[in-house]
Amino acid sequence: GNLWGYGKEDGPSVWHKNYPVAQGDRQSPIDIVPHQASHDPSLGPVVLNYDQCTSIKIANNGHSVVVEFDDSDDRSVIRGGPLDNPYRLKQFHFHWGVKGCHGSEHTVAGNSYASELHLVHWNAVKYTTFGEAATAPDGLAVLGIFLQTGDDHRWLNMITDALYTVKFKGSAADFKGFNPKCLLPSSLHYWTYLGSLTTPPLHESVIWIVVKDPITVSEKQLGKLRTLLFTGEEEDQRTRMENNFRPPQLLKGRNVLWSFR
Ligand SMILES: NS(=O)(=O)c1cccc(F)c1
Ligand SMILES: [Zn+2]
Repeated sequence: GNLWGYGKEDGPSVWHKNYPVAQGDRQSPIDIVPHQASHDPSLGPVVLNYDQCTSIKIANNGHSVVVEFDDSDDRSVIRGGPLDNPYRLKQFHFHWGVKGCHGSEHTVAGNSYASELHLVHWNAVKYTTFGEAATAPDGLAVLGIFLQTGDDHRWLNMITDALYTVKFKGSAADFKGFNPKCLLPSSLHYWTYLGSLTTPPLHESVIWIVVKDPITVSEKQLGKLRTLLFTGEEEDQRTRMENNFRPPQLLKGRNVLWSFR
């Protein structure tokens, strides 16, 4: 049985029963209200060194589709911006809805996007393992990228063309040589705030860096994400993977900073 999900019985509204931190003071995602954010001139640009980055595999973990990276050294890191150390790329995954206009986790002035890409990094300077970093207040840095619908995204096809290999929960396949830099918008202007994992265990360990400009993907490409299943091959109940997003949480006095002029 699954511990949690996105359905009526096991979805975000009941996660607090098994994960009380769901009602904590730095939960994610949030609604970003641009006019209430503060500009911090000391916030420099985020710098991504993904050149030598090596993806290893693509997997269906029953909640999303995840591309995992070799994080045994500092080849692929994010630095700068609000970060005091370089953070190592561990994996990226997506959240999406059931049709066009809903599916992102963060919202901007109450508006959702069709999907949201999360590039997950961990502080290997201060911590020894991802697991240890994932429970530390400055352990993780997640770069959030919004996806809007429009024309086909040339590079997203590399991912959507591989989804048939990971249709069922628990399936995985080789996925080498993919550099996620090709999934980023041209401008990396961002908002940043202190938050949490957006899925259980909801640890309050994430420095969020949410990029302002979306990338454009086609409805067809998003539709391929929705051919994935929450359920495993052995289960008789086939449930489409869709609406795997948590709604915005209370800000509880936090400050959202922005980097761009
Ligand atoms: N959705 S998320 O906050 O990026 C996230 C959830 C769980 C684990 C993880 F590494 C990242
Ligand atoms: Zn995520």
